[in-house]
Amino acid sequence: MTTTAPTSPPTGTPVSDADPFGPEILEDPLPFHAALREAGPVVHLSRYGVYAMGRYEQVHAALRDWQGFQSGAGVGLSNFRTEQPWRPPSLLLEADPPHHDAPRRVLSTILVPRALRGLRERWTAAAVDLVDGLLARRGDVVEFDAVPALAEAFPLRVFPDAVGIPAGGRENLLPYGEFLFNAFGPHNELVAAGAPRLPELAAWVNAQCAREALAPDGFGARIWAAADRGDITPEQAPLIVRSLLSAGVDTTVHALAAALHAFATHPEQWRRLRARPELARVAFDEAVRWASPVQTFFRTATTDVRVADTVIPDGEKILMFLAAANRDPRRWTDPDRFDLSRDPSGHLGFGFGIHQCVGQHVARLEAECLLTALAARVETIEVAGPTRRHHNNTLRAWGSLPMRVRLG
Ligand code: HEM
Ligand SMILES: O=C(O)c1ccc(-n2ccnc2)cc1
Repeated sequence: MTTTAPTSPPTGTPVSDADPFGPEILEDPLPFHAALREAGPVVHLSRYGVYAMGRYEQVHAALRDWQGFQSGAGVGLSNFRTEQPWRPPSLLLEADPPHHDAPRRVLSTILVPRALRGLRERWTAAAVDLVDGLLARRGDVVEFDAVPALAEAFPLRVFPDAVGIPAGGRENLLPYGEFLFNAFGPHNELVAAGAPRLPELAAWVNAQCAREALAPDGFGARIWAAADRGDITPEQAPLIVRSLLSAGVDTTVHALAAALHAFATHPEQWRRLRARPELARVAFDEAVRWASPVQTFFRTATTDVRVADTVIPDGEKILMFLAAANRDPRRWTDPDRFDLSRDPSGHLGFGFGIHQCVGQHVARLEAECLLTALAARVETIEVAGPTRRHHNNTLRAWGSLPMRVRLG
């Protein structure tokens, strides 16, 4: 009996020949994710010469096994063993223990939920102010594009202040992150499009990481205080501030947009949130599972490592599809349903293991504040026109989300 290799409809390309960073799959990755899961525990993608995983079991195991699957050779397609990184590597994301340990400990302490307690009141007020400003004096039915009006506006209103960077130049944050997340993929046209502005963006970001640029009470100052205590070195401090500026905006912007789109296309779930606003946090995690704003990350094999029937040779790149794992029917009941009654814990949208997102509590607090402020004012939320995707090699993003809300 001849078995035909699973293909990624509609193009009909065999999974092993697909381009997961091409416009077709970036526009709608779900058919490719399904075909990848069906093709087996590990699939060699010939276009990039990497080993891809789409099932929850293998992605979870690779994230957990930091010794066998290292981050220190880069978490993008580029292999730092043979290629120059485009910037000095991250001391967290692109580092393995023991070098990873102290920077991680410093950021964990600064970003742990109890350390964010002091921000809840300020961020709640900022969310209410943003929502009120958007809805005021515009009648009972209001239309707007949720991407600029809410998903971008809210993180940019609260996060740079929390880090403590100066007011000027903050418009550089989104394009810098856009380039960064594209640069984890192949050097395709998305990377090429961002390259011309990179020198100025990188120079601005680096300048914000200097001790003297940072307000005395923000995350940045606390990183420098850790250097003063000797928990990290003064050379490491600016790079750890850079991590916050690299990671902290584009991720939450696109995660909030994903959550708003989820609610606008599932009115019954919006009604549940209105009835029980305390569901905001679990709703955000369900949106992160369902949409996976961070779609993929790479690892590099540190030995010849066996995964199911495949031996991945030392030095080879492994592409983990977090988004495919988050909708794996082997792990989730009715995985394609956005459902607030589900327990989304264990989703891989924030990763897993020693590199699991250290900013997840910041993201959750932002989402809780914004969704709660909206749920208090908005009775119904729906898509009001053609939506447009924004393509990025790593991020699942909306370019435009025309929204109609009815106040109540
Ligand atoms: C919803 C928004 C976010 C998502 C979906 C997300 C996702 C992720 C994922 C999947 C990882 C694991 C990377 C890996 O295993 O290689 C990660 C790590 C990380 N995230 Fe996030 N992230 C988000 C927001 C943030 C924010 C707001 C910050 C900073 C305030 C942040 C800072 C970091 C850092 C520093 C790491 C590296 C941790 C380490 O390597 O030890 N992230 N994130
Ligand atoms: O250290 C860095 O530059 C850096 C660290 C983390 C991320 N990231 C990815 C998803 N959440 C955060 C991006 C960049």
